[in-house]
Parts: sequence; C-alpha cells; structure tokens
Amino acid sequence: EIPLQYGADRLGKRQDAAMQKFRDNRLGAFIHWGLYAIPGGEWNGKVYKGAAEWLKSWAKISSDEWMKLMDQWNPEKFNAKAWAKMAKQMGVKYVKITTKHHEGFCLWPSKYSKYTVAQTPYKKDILGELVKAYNDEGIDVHFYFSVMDWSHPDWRYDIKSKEDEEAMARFFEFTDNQLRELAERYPTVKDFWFDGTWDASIKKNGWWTAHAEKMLKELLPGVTINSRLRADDYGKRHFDSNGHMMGDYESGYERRLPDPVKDLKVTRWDWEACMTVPENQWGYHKDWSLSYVKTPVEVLERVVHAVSMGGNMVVNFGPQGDGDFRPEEKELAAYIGSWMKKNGECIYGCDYAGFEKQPWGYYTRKGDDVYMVVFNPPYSRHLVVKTPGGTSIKAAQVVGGKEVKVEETARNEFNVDVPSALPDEPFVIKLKIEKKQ
Ligand SMILES: C#C[C@@H]1N[C@@H](C)[C@@H](O)[C@H]1O
Repeated sequence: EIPLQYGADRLGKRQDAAMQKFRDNRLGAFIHWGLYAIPGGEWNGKVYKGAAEWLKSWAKISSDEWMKLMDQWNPEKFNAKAWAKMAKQMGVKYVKITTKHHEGFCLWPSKYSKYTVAQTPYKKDILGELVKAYNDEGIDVHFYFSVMDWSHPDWRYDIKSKEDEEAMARFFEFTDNQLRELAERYPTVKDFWFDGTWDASIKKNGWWTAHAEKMLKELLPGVTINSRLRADDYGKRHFDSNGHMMGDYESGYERRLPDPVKDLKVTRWDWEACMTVPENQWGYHKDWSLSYVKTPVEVLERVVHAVSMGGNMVVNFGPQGDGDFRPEEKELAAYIGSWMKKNGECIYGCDYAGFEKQPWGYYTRKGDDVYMVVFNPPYSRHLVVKTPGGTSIKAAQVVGGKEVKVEETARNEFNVDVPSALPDEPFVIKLKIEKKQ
C-alpha cells in the first residue's frame, strides 16, 4: 500500500452505537433553504433551467448584488414545528439542513460572517429553531455545510501563488471557526455532510480535510462525517489512493444509485444517497415543469433500492422563500408517510439481504426476516425467489399478515404467490427463512 498521512483513518464499517443509529435510520430528508429560494430560478425576468441554488452562478451575479436578497429574507410562513410535524408524518428519522450553501448565507447567526439570518429582517436563529423542533419530534438533525463559499474574499478555486496560499490559510481558519461554532451552538447535531469540496484548492489540502473531521469528532463524540469532505495526500477524494473509504459513509450517490446487480461492492461499506424530486433542483425553483418530476412511487422505489443495497436515502425538499412548502412536496411527504406507516418495518433497521435480485422488486433484511418489496408484480402471478442453499421459506403479507402460498419449483427456487387482490401500491411480503431439515 502507498503510505498516506491523510488517507482513511479506519478500515471497515464503524461499529459504534452512533453509527448503528445512522444506519438504522435509513430514511432521511434534505432541506435546501437559502437566499436562492427567493428568486426561485429567475433573475431579471429570465428563468434559468439549472439548479435554482446555483442561480448566482448561472446569471453571473456578484456577491454584493446577490447578498442584497438578504433584505427580502423574512419567511413569514416559516414554522419550525410545522416542518418537524411534516417530517414526522413522512416517517423520516433524520433531516439534513443546509446550514450554509455555496452562496455563503448562514441560517444561523454566525459571528464570523456578516451574511447571516441575524442581518435580515427575520433576525432570529432559524437553524436553532429547526434543530429544536426536529429533535422534539425525535428526529435526528444532520448539518449540510458547503466548504466552497462564493461570498468569502479568501475562497480560491485553486492555489497558484503565495497569495492564494495565504488566502486559503485564512479561509481554512474561517471555516474551522464556523464548524466549531456550529458544533458548540448545536451539540445535538449527529452528522456533518460536507459539500463544495471538489476544487483543487481543497484537493491540494487533504491535511485540512482530515483535520476538520478530527476536530468535529473531538467536539462531538459519535458524530458522523461523509466521505465527500475528504481528500488524501494526493488529492484522491472519497476513497484514498489505496482504495479505502475516508469518512464514515460514502456520499457520492447524488441523484443516482448503484446498480443492484453490478455494484454489490457498495454493501461492503456504509453509504448514503441523496435525490431530488425534479431532475436536478435542490433549492426552490418556481417552475418544475422544466424537467421530469418523479412521482411519489418513483421516489419510494429509490428509497427501497438504496436500503436493499445497505444504504440510506435522503429525499430533498426545497422550501419556498416564504417558508412554506410547495404542494407537490407536501403530497410526496404524505404519500411516503402513509406507506411507511404500514410497511416501514422493511426499511428501518434493514440491510442488504444477500438474495439474488429479481425483476419484481427488491429484498431487504432484518435478522432472519427477509422482506420482498414488490414494485412490478408479474403476469405469472408468481414472485420467483432464489434462496441461498439449504433454506426453505414461509411467507406472509406485512399489511394484514395474511399467509402467502409458497411452492418449491426447483432446488433453492420458489414461487411466492402474488396476493389475489392486487394492492394498489407497492406491497411487502415477509419471508421467514428456515434451515432445511
Ligand atoms: C453540485 C452540487 C450541490 N450538491 C447537492 C447536494 C446540492 O447542494 C447541489 O447544489
């Protein structure tokens, strides 16, 4: 192996209780909320199709101009308790909040920046209100933090001179101060999800990424950190130059998922995917007709797909500038929540089942229980199950508990009946795995 000073700190999955809770949570929600929610993808009468939280970049707006949006930041419909209720009803076990996105606007009253909620008409600590409201509902809070900060004069995309080096040194000190501030102000935070770490200025400073993880873990024992923060001695990201994952879970699956047959390698480590409901909108965009918008069932399928491969899924919400959610997002949360209420046992605390993927849907597993989550019931009305050698199976529907007929059709191959009254939503069959006598 290549000797590394800033490579992976640990081989294999973390086995402590905090990581197990991260893993067991499985379903999370992302909240992308910042100044970008005010223009919602439109600037000077032009609507930009790109991601709304990148509008400053698409429309080539200076930071001074962009930060004037702070004068309009007064979300009169914002109600942290209502947001937490919505998350509770959706069945998410954690929420990742953008503390500061690339624009540099802070949802908390940071004393290291003049671009914070404190300098807006709203004045109050939005992040603090949200942390309390979600925690009061028993929901864990994770912090999204963009290292890249377009508003900061010392931010550099690359380091090509002594001046750049000195500027980035000041920038890392500023960033350390903000991270320490977040950890000390909100000690119930369970995770930091770093973004904006792809530029050369960070890749050339792997030492700082290792330092940032170490600093947060000293301040918040048990806190989890995503792989996207880390760069090793040679600028390799997520996985170091020896192929070992850095951080506590892989966070490269953004708006995409590993293939359930070809990418089974992901079951060897912890990982978390995140997804948008339109093709690529994280912040609020006023016009969702500009791209395909996934239906609630399509969102649900991605959640189950991730869990079936031993991963978490975070579904994104982009609240409006007024602090309310768009109807499509309220409907999505309600649909997912009603399904999770009936079938959540096949998600929470579940993992990769180790069964061969079948076209009807996905397997998840919890101990000796294997769940069949059916999205595509076949015309044959039989769900083929191929089991590892020497096992037999019994089956019952999760909703209602009705036994389901199982017939062995070949060695370690079974037909599990599709329920005669086909449910009008994806349904779950629970298998009891038994050792063959
Ligand atoms: C690119 C990029 C960012 N990464 C996603 C999680 C969003 O925050 C998007 O703006």
